Formats: sequence, structure tokens, C-alpha cells
Amino acid sequence: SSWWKSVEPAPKDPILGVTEAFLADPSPDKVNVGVGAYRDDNGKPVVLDCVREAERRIAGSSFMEYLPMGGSVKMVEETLKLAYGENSELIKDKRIAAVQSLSGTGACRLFADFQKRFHPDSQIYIPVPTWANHHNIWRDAHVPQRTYHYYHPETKGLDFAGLMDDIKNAPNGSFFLLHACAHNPTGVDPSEEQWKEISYQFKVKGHFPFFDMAYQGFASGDPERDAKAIRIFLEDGHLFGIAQSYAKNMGLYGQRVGCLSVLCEDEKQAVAVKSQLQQLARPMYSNPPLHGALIVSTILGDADLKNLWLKEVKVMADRIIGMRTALQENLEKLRSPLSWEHITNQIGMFCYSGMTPEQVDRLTNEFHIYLTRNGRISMAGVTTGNVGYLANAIHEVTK
Ligand SMILES: Cc1[nH+]cc(COP(=O)(O)O)c(CN[C@@H](CCC(=O)O)C(=O)O)c1O
Repeated sequence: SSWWKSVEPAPKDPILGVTEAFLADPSPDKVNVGVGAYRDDNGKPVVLDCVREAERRIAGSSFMEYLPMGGSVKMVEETLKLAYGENSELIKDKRIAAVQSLSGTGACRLFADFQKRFHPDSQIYIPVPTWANHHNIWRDAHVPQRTYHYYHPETKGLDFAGLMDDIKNAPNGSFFLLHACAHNPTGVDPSEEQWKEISYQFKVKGHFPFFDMAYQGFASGDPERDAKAIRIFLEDGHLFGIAQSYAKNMGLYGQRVGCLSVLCEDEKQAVAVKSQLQQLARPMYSNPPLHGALIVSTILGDADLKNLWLKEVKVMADRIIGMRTALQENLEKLRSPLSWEHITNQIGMFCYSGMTPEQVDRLTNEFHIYLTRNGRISMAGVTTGNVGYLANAIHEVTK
């Protein structure tokens, strides 16, 4: 009998499916503001100069041996400094269990499986809205999901009151997924003051924070500044987990380079936790890819290359910030009846426009503009060449 006749076609991925549709569109006017992947002002993908230089230094010089299950120790070490601080005592005290992951997705999934294995009855509180794949990740890890208020549709800002209520009403010791900076898809982040109140409440409730930090450096252009939430939680003495990624801030998308870290009480606990993270990795993919890790450790391990990277990540962030201003100004010039202040109030890769799925469908069907149906605009896809066309189309479907 046919083994797989009961297999149904999977639904299109809400984000990656948009890229497929864009690529299939023959129109010369098509614009892709769907997937969160950086493009320069000519709409082209970018390989950073620091990455090309690192590849030159690596070329032909490295073996192709297996990495350990925990990945490149050097890359992990440099990556922890970005999140926890250059001179973190926690790194020196070896209190952080950390492994190289298959980029940010892999870090989230490894953590979700670790949470399930060692807290089998736990659930996870996920913000509304969030990156679509978060739901898939904790679903496949068989961790039940709850939601918490995050975005305020009327103000197109943070629903801080709703968020704090949900933190207070969740059972003590709940797991919460937090976006460390540049919230996807809303582009709305808590202020420093709000992060301090969130941190305080997490202490009172004994909650476990899991930070997904996929855009460090991409929000403000300064990785130190974008780690502010993490540093506040460190100052307050929390134990927590972090998923880090070099997909966007170093442009290593397809290299799949990231890191999962879990801050522990002491070195002994960190050794035990790391060994269990490796136990989860072994049957999943055994050990992570080599090349991207070599690029990252070459860049972050060399002062000049690291400084070049810091300059280049700021250039990317600044271009996006400039496109926010341009899009808002173009819409205001068209005398749009709506307020578009949120375009420049929001931060990071995405603008949560507030457009309805039907308006998004019109943008795609009538104007060949591709974005996710939740109205999220990947600002990295906006250029000086298409911002006028994009503003006009948005005006047409929202006036
Ligand atoms: C919050 C968040 N967390 C993790 C990831 C995973 O990134 P990676 O390091 O490549 O595994 C992404 C990428 N999300 C953008 C890229 C496409 C995707 O969905 O994946 C996006 O939302 O467009 C995120 O936006």
C-alpha cells in the first residue's frame, strides 16, 4: 500500500511563503518587504566587508573536522561577551552553560526541548504577536503555550498594563519568552524603565525569562545598547536563557550561526546543564556547522575586524532608520488621513503598519508588494528607489 497517501500538503509558511510568492512574480515593479533579511539601497543582499575579510583569512587554512557537540568554544566565548558584557564576572566564574546553535531558531528549539525534558509540566508564555515560528518551536517541543498581552493596536505601542497584569497573574515560576530588542513583528520595545519594572515583577513572581535576541546591534546600531534588557536582568540577579543569532547583525543568514546560553547558579550546575544541552544536540544534528563559526570567531577575536563589524552593523541599522523616516514622510506628503508616527517610533527590522490582511492582499494583488498578512513591513526591503511607490500603494489601500 502507498505509505504516505495520508500525508497532506503543509500550509505555506506565513513568512517564508511570502518570499516564494515574491520570487514567482514576474512583475518588474515587485517589492519584497516580507522576510526579515537586510538589503542595501539597491535592494540587494549584503555580505559585510568584515565577513569577506574573515573568509579570506580562513580560506584554505582550516580542516573540516567535527566541532564538539557544543560547537566552537571560541565562537561561544566571544558570543557570550556580546550578551553578558565584555568583562562579565559570570563568564569568568564559568556560570554560563552555552552551546553553538543552528542560528536563532536552533537556539530556541534546543531550549524548548531542554525545558520540556527538565520541567515536563511547564508551559511557556509567548507575547501576542510574536515571530510566527515561536509557536511551531514550542509546539514541536510539546510545551503547552499561554499568551501574554504585548501590543496595543490603538496606540500601536506597548500594552504595558496588559503585560504587567499577565506577569502578575501567571502562576509563580512561569517560563516567559521575551524579545530582548527589536520585537518581531511589532518593532515595539519596552523602555528602560519598563524593563526595570518587568524585571522587578519577574523577581517577585520567580518567573524564568527566556530572551530571544535575534537582532542585537540591529535595533539601535549599538550591540551594547541593544543588550540593555539583558543587563537589567543581570543586575537584578535573575537566572535566565538567551538565544543569539548572527543571521541579521552579521548577515550570516544561511550559515546558521547562533548560540544558546543558560545562566546557572554556579560552575558545577553550568557543567551539568551544558552536558544535557549536548545530549539534546547529539541526536538532533550531532554537532553544528564549522564555517560560520570560524567567520564569527575570526571577526570577534580580532580587534580591527570587530571594530569594522561594529561600524557595518551601525550602517545597516542607520539605513533602516532612514527608511522609516522616508516612508513616514512620503505618507504624510500624500495627505494620508491616518497617523503614521508609529513607523518612526518603532525600532529594528520591522514596522507593524496596522494594515489589515485584506489591505495587505490588495498591496500584493494590485501593486506587487509582498509582505506578511499581519501587516508587518520589513523595513530592510525599503529603498530610496521604492519608498515613493510603497507609500503611494499603502495610501491607496488605506485612504
Ligand atoms: C525573533 C526571531 N527569533 C529568531 C529568528 C530566527 O532567525 P535565525 O537566526 O535565522 O534562525 C528570527 C528570524 N525571523 C526573520 C527571518 C525569517 C524567518 O522567519 O526565519 C523574519 O521574521 O522574517 C526572529 O525574527
